[in-house]
Amino acid sequence: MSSPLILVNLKTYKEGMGNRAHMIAQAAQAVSQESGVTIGVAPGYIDLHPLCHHFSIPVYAQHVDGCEPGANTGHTTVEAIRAAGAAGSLVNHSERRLTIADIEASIRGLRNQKLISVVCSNNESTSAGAAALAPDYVAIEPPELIGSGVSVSKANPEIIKRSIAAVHAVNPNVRVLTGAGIQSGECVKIAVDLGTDGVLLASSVVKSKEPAAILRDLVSKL
Ligand SMILES: O=C[C@H](O)COP(=O)(O)O
Repeated sequence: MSSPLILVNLKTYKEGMGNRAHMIAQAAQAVSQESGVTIGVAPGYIDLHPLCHHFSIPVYAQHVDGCEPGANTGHTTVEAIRAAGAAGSLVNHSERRLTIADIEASIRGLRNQKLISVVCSNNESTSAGAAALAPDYVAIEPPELIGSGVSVSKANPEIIKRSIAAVHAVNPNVRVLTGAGIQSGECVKIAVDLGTDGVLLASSVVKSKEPAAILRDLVSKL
């Protein structure tokens, strides 16, 4: 198995934009270099290009539209995030749900531009459906645990196991992340031991006064 991915979604937290986005990316880069664990960040669009420019860690968009470049207004194309330097994009996050046609178009656009797709799902059925579209990753996040401070690894390990089985029954090449309430090295270790390829998290790092300390803890048991 390749190195687990720790992907930190900065969402639209005020603690995750501008100078704070730079500070978190700096911490992620330092901890990644110390530990050898891949740590990516997903900032808002305004911070996407600056972070890609200043840091060598993978930077993801939080959402991307599947439309072609051209006469669209208020959309963000795959070509635009690629030009900004993004490694890939979240798709269908619980806080940015899409239709299945939109999800397919975003995945296809990302694949065509050789960018990484991370499709979020809320249960094993939608995880299986997402896997049928052959993204790079499916990220299973029980919505009720997002931002709760209660870790999916501890509160609902069964949904992780069932989702991994559901995804791999459809497409064994799709890697699986899990998220919601992830906050410690123990949470990450449980998730990886259950068979995931890493975690998607936000509040524990973004809202911390010391993001580097949380990141060091997150990778400490890998
Ligand atoms: O994208 C990240 C997830 O929604 C998890 O958020 P959280 O770590 O704040 O629970």
